[in-house]
Amino acid sequence: MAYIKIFDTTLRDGEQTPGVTLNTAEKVEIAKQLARLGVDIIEAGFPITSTGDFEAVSRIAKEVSGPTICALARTARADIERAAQALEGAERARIHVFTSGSKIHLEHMLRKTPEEVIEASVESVRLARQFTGDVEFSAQDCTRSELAFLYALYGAAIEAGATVINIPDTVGYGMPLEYAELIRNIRDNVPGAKEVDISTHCHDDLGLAVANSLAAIGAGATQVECTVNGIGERAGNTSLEEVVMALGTRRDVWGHETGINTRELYRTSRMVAMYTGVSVPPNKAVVGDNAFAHESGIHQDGVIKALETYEIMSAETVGRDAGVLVMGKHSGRRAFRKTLEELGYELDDEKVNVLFKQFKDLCDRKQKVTSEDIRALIDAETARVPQTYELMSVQFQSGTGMIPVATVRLKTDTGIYEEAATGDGPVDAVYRALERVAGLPLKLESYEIRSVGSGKDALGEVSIRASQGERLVHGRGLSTDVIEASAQAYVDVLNKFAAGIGKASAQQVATP
Ligand SMILES: CC(=O)SCCNC(=O)CCNC(=O)[C@H](O)C(C)(C)COP(=O)(O)OP(=O)(O)OC[C@H]1O[C@@H](n2cnc3c(N)ncnc32)[C@H](O)[C@@H]1OP(=O)(O)O
Ligand SMILES: CC(C)C(=O)C(=O)O
Ligand SMILES: [Mg+2]
Repeated sequence: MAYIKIFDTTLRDGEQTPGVTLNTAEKVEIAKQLARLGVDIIEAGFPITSTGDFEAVSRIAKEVSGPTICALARTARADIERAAQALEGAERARIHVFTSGSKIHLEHMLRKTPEEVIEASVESVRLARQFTGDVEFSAQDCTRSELAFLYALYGAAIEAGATVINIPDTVGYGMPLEYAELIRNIRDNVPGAKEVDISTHCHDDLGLAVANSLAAIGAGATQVECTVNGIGERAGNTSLEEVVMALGTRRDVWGHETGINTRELYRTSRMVAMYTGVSVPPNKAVVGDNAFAHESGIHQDGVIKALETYEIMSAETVGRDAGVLVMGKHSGRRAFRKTLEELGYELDDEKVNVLFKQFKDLCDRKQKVTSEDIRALIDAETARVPQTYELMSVQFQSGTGMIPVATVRLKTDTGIYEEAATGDGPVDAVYRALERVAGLPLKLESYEIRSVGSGKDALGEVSIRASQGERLVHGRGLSTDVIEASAQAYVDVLNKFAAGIGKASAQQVATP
């Protein structure tokens, strides 16, 4: 079993995410949270880049204790001296010197010969060692570099004093088996490589950053470079939470441990998302909203019976709530019943079945069904009277410059009846048509509509009071379609009159 060092580069490579700039205060807060999380090394920045970056590294070096604080530098004297200056006061300081390893980079970007690159690297590592005993050396683009050159370059860097050699897959080009082979080759063929830490630094251009990092660990790497939420240049870096949870959850496969307090993972993810403004996709492993949520009935039934049926790691271990049930069109009765219980309702099987059917119908019409919607369904159902009249359909036509016309269809014990009517507006037309079909003249005393929840697919709740002679009745309808909700409220009134429900209206009582 080996101890795998977690090298967090959220504040350096993570901040290279297009559009992201963190201020010093935010960086210090994130660094403190990374220390609580238990990372081994914080790459706090690239001090030569700007005064702001220098200040952030400098404050983190002085204010954050626990992890080693690292600063990045090119193979250039000014970069290394600036990095060393920024790291003054750190409990433990590391300078990370980088060059490039591939022909593409050497010819087009650095415009240096391989010999010049080796010479600059050796000089730089030696210079960095004058400031700290902890020097990391990287050659960008290792996965597109010639092995012989990498052996020579890394061998020279170790000889010059590098204590960690990092093998970046800068452009996310490597495949897991290939990258593992590269790590193994470097370990076996570079003089001194077995005496230093070998580090992985992967990018996610092909979605393989975590897989490649794990493959490298399998091949002997002892440090993983990663970022919270996997943010970083282009498609991002290896995601810290994913690689840590893969190592922890499948310790049977890897057999390694890290110093990460996984209970801080979720909080760290939220903080980084908030400060960077880069939101976490809902389906993101470990920290996404849906990572521990269950929507479909079979899964919900399973997790209610035993969480491990569909959860491979416990949500609490990453600082989240376990077994969140999301009620939607794929949910089943067991989860629905559990939700009703959590909302405080104890209903018999018959009521649950009726409500479950209404809930499913609602799911077909509404993107997200909330607890408020379920409460509204229950309220409507518990107040329901025997259904003498059943609203089968309501159709209407209205628009600028035309007279609204509605057609309604009602079912009773004796058959199905349809009527049409015009009105002052669509609701008036629907009510006139219902009055005709029911043959029961009603006086509408009041009409109110309110939205249950928010959003354009929110449920509309219509509440009316209607009288007939001395009797006054209250009716209620609920639907994503407000005209349908209005019709339901009217039919509710009809059913209450049919059931003999209703009280004398205030007006009538006042009459001598
Ligand atoms: C893979 C990575 O993530 S690498 C880190 C990327 N991060 C950043 O670039 C941080 C933000 N960068 C910056 O603020 C600027 O680019 C600075 C301050 C670093 C340099 O700025 P400038 O001096 O204006 O140079 P510019 O950015 O135009 O070009 C980069 C120069 O660095 C050189 N360079 C690139 N990598 C290295 C290296 N590892 N060692 C030495 N020189 C290097 C390039 O060849 C180029 O040199 P040239 O100007 O002589 O052609
Ligand atoms: C600076 C280096 C390590 C880097 O970020 C990369 O190669 O991707
Ligand atoms: Mg990188």
